[in-house]
Amino acid sequence: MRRKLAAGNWKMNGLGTAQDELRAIAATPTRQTDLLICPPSTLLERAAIVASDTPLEIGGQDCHANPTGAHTGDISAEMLADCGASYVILGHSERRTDHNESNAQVAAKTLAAWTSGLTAVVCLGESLKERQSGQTLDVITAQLAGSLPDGATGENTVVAYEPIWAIGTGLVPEIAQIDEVHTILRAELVKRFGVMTGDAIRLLYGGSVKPDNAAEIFAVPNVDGALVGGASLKSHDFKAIIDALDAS
Ligand SMILES: O=C[C@H](O)COP(=O)(O)O
Repeated sequence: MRRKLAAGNWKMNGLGTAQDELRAIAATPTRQTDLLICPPSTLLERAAIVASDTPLEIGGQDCHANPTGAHTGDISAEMLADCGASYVILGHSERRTDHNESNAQVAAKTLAAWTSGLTAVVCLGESLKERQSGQTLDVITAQLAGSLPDGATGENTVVAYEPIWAIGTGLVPEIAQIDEVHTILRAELVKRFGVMTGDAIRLLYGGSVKPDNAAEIFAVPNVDGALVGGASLKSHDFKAIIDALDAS
């Protein structure tokens, strides 16, 4: 039985009220749901202090594929772990677009994350053009195959499906479209890693998840949680999403 995961990606936000919001999120009672917030790297250490002795886990938003070296501006998986992170988001579409990250680079970063004991939240999703031209399933299966190295398990890997056109737009795919993609992702994971492992890897949906659409999305059988952007910045909204997930 897979545990649920409510993951918040704060992106390049969080100055000011971060610690109060984190305290409120960390205090949310849950039955079957793990809680994760990925703040900007400058807030990681403070976030980890707030989260210590609570069920809240902290994660990074990216890492370099190498453990150390001359990589100005980058952060290694080992450094994230040293700050108290236990997860890292990899291959988010904003990284793939803003930094030209390829599937192969995401796979290399995923290996680095595993080596440092982090769970990788590997993101994939189609553009609006790809959706409209009927390429969604080809795109997401290619991203999954290329971004996940051999050795993925239910403990070291989470996969997040985030249609690019749904991120920050208020647009959400039809429930049948989410169901179709998550069913294919599950089948691909089982095919590649076997039934035990393929069934153990959690699949998140991300893209304009809000308190008012969360319950409907979480009713989809292979949706094990959400990767939430905007609505994770306000503990009131994120708690409502956590509640919907915990009740699903
Ligand atoms: O990583 C989170 C996603 O990009 C979703 O962002 P959003 O909830 O603001 O649409």
